[in-house]
Amino acid sequence: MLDHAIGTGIVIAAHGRHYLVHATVGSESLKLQCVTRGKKSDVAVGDRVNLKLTSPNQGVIEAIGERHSLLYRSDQYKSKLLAANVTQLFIVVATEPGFSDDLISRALVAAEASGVTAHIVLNKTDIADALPKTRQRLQTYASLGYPVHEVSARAFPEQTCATLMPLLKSQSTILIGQSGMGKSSLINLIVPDADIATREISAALDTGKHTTTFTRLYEIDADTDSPASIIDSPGFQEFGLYQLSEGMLERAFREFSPRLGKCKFYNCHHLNEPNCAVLEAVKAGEISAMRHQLYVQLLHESSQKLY
Ligand SMILES: Nc1nc2c(ncn2[C@@H]2O[C@H](COP(=O)(O)OP(=O)(O)OP(=O)(O)O)[C@@H](O)[C@H]2O)c(=O)[nH]1
Ligand SMILES: [Zn+2]
Repeated sequence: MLDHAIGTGIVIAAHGRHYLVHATVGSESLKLQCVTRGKKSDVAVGDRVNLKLTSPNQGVIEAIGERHSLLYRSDQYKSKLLAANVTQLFIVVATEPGFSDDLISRALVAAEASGVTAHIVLNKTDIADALPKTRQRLQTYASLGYPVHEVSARAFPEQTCATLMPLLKSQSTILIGQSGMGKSSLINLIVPDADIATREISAALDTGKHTTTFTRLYEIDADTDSPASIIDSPGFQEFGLYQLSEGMLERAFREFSPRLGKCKFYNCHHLNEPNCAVLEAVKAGEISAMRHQLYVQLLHESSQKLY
């Protein structure tokens, strides 16, 4: 049929160097298994691509469209693309089990560095015993201006949808969270046929049992004038940000910004310099010591980068 026809599409899943692309070829809408030319593997979920059909359900990605944003994480040796073109990042936490402040702040830093808006979603508010303590812990982020939305996927599904749906409208949102926070429960509420879509993707990319280890994009309200998308990324423990330079780091901690340029040394690292405006704010309790410690850690990591 459309052999060698040219089309455009959006990458909806990535597994190794295999991608599933929701493509438009002529007037047809198709899901295509795609590869890139050569050894390139710099395609991310959310990328808009140009492609060429090689069989009725397969294609080759020819070009990646300009990206409005790119989220990635990295360790000492390499970086890993998380998603392209997202407009906002939702960090899912819960009253129980406990969440990691380190992971929240790393996600916030990644969002700031890519120009993506960040929100926190507090799930499982029905676990009333743990709620006051959790709210208090999240106050650190709320006071920095990050919105915190309280929901309960299991106990109050309708209210949860009523809270989240307006926020998702016309946006491309990536959900990240540690295992057990209820991210899958939230996705299933927002995208009622998520399970079917996941099985389809799994079959197409032949991921076998590893259904939860790949990032995938769900299109919502696709046929309306305000299409949106939700990206589910697999839970991860590590969120390395070795790629961020010192300048990017100090700007990614938004509470540092009123102090930048006010240190004694113009090239202050805010580590242990005298008359450092950032350190003085930490001492005065205006910047949380926990956040400053993470800044120190991230600065250390970025100096270890080997690639
Ligand atoms: N009490 C309560 N439990 C919830 C709520 N939402 C999800 N859970 C439960 O929390 C557990 C984890 O939920 P999942 O949706 O599987 O969490 P996840 O974050 O996707 O975790 P992984 O699948 O491990 O990545 C399940 O037992 C859910 O039933 C909630 O609002 N309240
Ligand atoms: Zn300083």
